[in-house]
Amino acid sequence: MGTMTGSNNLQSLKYSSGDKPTLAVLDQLLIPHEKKYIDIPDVEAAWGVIRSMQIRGAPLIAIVALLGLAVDLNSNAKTIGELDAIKDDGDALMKFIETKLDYLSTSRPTAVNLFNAIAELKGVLQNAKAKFNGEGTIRGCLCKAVVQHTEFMLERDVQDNRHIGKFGAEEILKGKEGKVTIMTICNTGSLATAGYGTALGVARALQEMDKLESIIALETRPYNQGSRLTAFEIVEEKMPGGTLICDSAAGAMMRTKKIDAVVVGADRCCANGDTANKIGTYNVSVVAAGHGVPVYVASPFTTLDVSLTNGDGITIEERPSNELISSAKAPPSINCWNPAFDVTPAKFIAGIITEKGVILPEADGSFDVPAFV
Ligand SMILES: CSC[C@H]1O[C@H](OP(=O)(O)O)[C@H](O)[C@@H]1O
Repeated sequence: MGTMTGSNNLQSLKYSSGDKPTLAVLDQLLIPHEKKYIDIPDVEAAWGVIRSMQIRGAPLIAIVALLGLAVDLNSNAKTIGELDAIKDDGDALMKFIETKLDYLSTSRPTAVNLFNAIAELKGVLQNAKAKFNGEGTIRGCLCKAVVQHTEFMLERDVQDNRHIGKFGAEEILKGKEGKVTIMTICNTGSLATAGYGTALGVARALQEMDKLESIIALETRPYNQGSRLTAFEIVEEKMPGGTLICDSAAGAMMRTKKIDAVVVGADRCCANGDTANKIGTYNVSVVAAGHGVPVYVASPFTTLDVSLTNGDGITIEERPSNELISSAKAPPSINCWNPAFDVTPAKFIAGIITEKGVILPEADGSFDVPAFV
C-alpha cells in the first residue's frame, strides 16, 4: 500500500504503509505560518506530539497514537530488538504491546476517542491471538493486526466524517429555504481528524451543496484553535463568508445577525448527552439558548462514552499556566486556572450528529446515547 493521508488538501498526517510503515504529522503549533511535518518513529514521539498539542483534536489524537504504535512495532530498530528478545511468547508480546498502549493513554485525559481506540485495539489483538493458527509467528500475527486495524481506523474516520457532514447538513436545512450561517468553536476540520472534519465537516457538506452562506469561527482562547487552525482551513478551502470573531463577540453576533445553528465538535458525549468540548463551548451554548439558536454536537461514535451517566464524571484536562499567560500576555507570576474543556449540559444541545444519523433529545431534554462498540 502507498501513502495514506486525509481527504482534503490539508493533511494532518502523512502515513506510508507496507512492511516498514512510516508516519509524519503536521506541526499544528506552526500553522498558519509554516507547514512542517514531524517524523514519528515510536510511541514516545507520538505521546510527545499529543501532549504538546503539536497535533490535537479528539479523533486525530487516537489515530496518531495508534499509527505511532504501528510504526514503533514494525519499523523502529530499538523496539524490533526488544521484540526479538521476547522470542515468540504470545502472552509476553501482548503485555509488551499493551504496556505501550497504556503509556499512550496517559498523553491527554479528556477526549474519549483515545481510550475507545485503545480498548478496541486490545480486543482486536486478543482475538487475533486466540485465532492464531500456527502459520508464521505470533509476533508477526500481532504486529500485522496492529497495522491492519489502525489503517482501518484511519479510513473509517474519513468515511464517518463524510456521513456526519451529510446528516448534519440535512438536519440544519430542515424547514429552511436558502443558505444558512453556521457558528463554530475550536478546530474540528481536516486538522483535527484524518480528513474532512466533524463540525467543520458539516459546514463543508453545506458548502458542497451550495447551501453555506457563511461560517463564523470563534477564535477559541487561550489556544486559539479557531483563529490559527479553523480560520486557516476556511481560507485554504475557500469556504464562503468565512469570518473570524473573538469569543466574547458570539452573543453580539447572535443578537444582531442571523445565525442558523452553532455546530461544535466533542471530546466526550455521556449517556445523557452531556458533552465535553473545547473551553468556551458552554458559554456559547448558554448564549445560543438565549437567542433561540440551536446547538448541534458533531460526534462520531468513537467520541461516545456511555460508561458515564452524565458530565460530572468527565476528567477535564487543565493545561499549564504558561500557555494561558503567554497567550493572554499576562504577568508571568499571576495565578491561573486553565481548563482545556468544559461540559455543556444536554439541555442546551439540539442534537448529536453521528455517522449513523442525528440523535435527538427526549422530552426532558436528555439523550439516550448509544454505546461505541
Ligand atoms: C473533531 S473534535 C476536535 C475537538 O478537539 C478539541 O480539543 P483540542 O484542540 O484541545 O484537542 C476540541 O475540544 C474539539 O472539539
